[in-house]
Amino acid sequence: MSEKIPVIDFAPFREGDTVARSALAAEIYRACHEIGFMYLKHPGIDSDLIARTMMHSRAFFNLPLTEKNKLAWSDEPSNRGYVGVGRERLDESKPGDLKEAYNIGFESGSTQLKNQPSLSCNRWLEGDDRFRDTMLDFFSACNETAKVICEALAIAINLPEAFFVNNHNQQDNTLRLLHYPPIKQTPESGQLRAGEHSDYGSFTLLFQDAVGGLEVRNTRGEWIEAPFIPETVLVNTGDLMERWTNHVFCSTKHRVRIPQDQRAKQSRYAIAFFCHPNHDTEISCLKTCHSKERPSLYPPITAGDYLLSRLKATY
Ligand SMILES: O=C(O)CCC(=O)C(=O)O
Ligand SMILES: [Fe+2]
Repeated sequence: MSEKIPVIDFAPFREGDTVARSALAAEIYRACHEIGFMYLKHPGIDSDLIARTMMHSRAFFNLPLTEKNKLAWSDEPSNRGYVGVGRERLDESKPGDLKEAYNIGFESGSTQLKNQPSLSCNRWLEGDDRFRDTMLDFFSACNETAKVICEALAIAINLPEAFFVNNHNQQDNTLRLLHYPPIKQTPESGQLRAGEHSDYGSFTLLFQDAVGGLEVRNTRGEWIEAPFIPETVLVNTGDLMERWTNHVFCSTKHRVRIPQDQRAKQSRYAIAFFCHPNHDTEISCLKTCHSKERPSLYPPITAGDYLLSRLKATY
């Protein structure tokens, strides 16, 4: 595994011809195969929209707990709403994470999503349309970028360009605001801002502030930093993508440490967009990812069942 997470300029893929797109897909292949993490420069998401979403995130987490708890996360199938500090354990063997979060998914309006009864409604702050509109604009911008990443990943492993796009077209994705509050008391033994974990779905887009603390584990078991790099989005391939591609793309463990300096007393903010396959997509080893020498490692499973089982283990 390389020691540094590569920074890849994504503009030639979004704007270029077939030759430019293949060259970029080859770079993306290397990153997803060797480290499972990459920074994409020019991801096609407006920086003002990112800044606006961050601003709304800060205001949201500043609300009194009683207000945030009115939107409390209630169940795994919906996976929407507010999650209080210590509620989630990304590392199941450790104390709860020192973070709070707020999730939204595809806005289904008054109509209910297929396979997901009334549970699948987003939980909004009453009377705050600007918060709602910004979150939905950001969800939609991430979804557009995710589509182009889906094309790159398909080309990278010699599948038809639309393969992943078609298997992600129901927008079963989760947009999550994250706040890691200032550390005021000595944490419990082994407690982190976010425990060691890998992400569950296809891939994640991560936007972080400059406070730092995110680390990625390399193949030698060493933790390397994944710092904030302006004008980029950090992208990592998740467990379902690893399973689908028979480990051609890897899902790498990462965590958010408590800084050892003054920054522990600062809030840290991040936004994650978890891109998931359609709930009813069957995740079985892709035809270009197995051979006699590389037999398939997992039985098929539907994406929805898999994600539900992972969420049940962390709450
Ligand atoms: O806050 C971060 O930088 C990373 C969060 C993360 O890895 C996650 O929520 O899955
Ligand atoms: Fe993660």
